Amino acid sequence: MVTVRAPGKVILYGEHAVVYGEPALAMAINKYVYVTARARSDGKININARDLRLAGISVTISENGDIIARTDYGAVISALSYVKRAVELAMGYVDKKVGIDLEIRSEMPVGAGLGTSAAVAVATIYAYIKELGYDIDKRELARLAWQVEKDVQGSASPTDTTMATFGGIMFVKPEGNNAVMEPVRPGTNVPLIIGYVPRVSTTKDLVAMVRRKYETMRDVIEPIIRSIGLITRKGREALERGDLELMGVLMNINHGLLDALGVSTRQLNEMVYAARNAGALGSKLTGAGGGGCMIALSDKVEVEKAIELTGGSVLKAVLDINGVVVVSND
Ligand SMILES: Nc1ncnc2c1ncn2[C@@H]1O[C@H](COP(=O)(O)OP(=O)(O)O)[C@@H](O)[C@H]1O
Ligand SMILES: C[C@@](O)(CCOP(=O)(O)O)CC(=O)O
Ligand SMILES: [Mg+2]
Repeated sequence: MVTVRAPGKVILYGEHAVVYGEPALAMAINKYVYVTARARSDGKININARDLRLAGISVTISENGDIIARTDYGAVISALSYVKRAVELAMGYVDKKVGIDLEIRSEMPVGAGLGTSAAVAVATIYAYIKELGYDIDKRELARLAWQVEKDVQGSASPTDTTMATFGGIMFVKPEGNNAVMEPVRPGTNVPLIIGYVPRVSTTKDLVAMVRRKYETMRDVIEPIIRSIGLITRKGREALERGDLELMGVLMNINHGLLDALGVSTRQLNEMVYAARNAGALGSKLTGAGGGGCMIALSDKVEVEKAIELTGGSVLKAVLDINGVVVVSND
């Protein structure tokens, strides 16, 4: 039995634009998805995804090897699609279809912009491969997990899967089917407060919504996306110099552009403005938006209180430097 964990992340700059080839700057956080894998002799895949609160799921492998997740009503559960695709790709990697019990647990709110889908993909693939006694290079693991996100989301950047695999602070830029992944050495500690409100839409839907705007109004949307890319590059320089003030200003502009793309919400904007008014150097939504999480560049308790006063919850997290790791193997 193997248990692995993979971290979530916050995107400091560049979400959505990174789906269009611009870079993103992201930081892995010390909040984890844990996956425990135990090989089975009967070839069945049994998934216990506690955080999804779905009872009575039966998962079987069909004759052509597809994994089918069904409820008592017979419907395929889309919520399990990341796990399902991750298991398929892990089976492809080891070139064997061995049944498995998987138990998945998240320390983060699911579907809130902290990258649980990527952490689930990375941790599931890694746990499966390790349980069967194989190993995998981290670059290959990140590539397979990115494939999971692309297959489930329709289009996806390599940002979240890179962070869940490697940890740290990274500058990530998709180039076709490859990802440029550059570790960034910060010139200072980055004080972050995370605010959270529940989100209804999925990343898949939000990415598709931006895609529709891009396709119908390319001349309007394209400059916003390029501008976010520029902000990300400047944000990286500011971080390397330790210039927190400039980082904050750039976060604020980045948030305005994300709002312009239509991915912010009233509740997110309230948290973002409350944080700034309480003294944060900058604040923005993080992840796909539509609710979910925001970040404030601050370590002030006043900022935490201000976020809570708008109705948001505060999540405390610091940098994770390890990425995916095996927690126990016996
Ligand atoms: N603990 C979990 N168990 C199973 N699937 C999960 C778990 N956490 C996340 N997922 C999958 O990831 C999806 C959320 O991903 P997404 O909408 O990209 O948001 P985020 O990645 O920001 O959390 C869930 O709907 C589910 O399919
Ligand atoms: C919107 C996007 O840039 C980030 C999505 O992050 P999350 O799934 O909301 O944690 C999509 C992507 O990079 O694939
Ligand atoms: Mg996701």
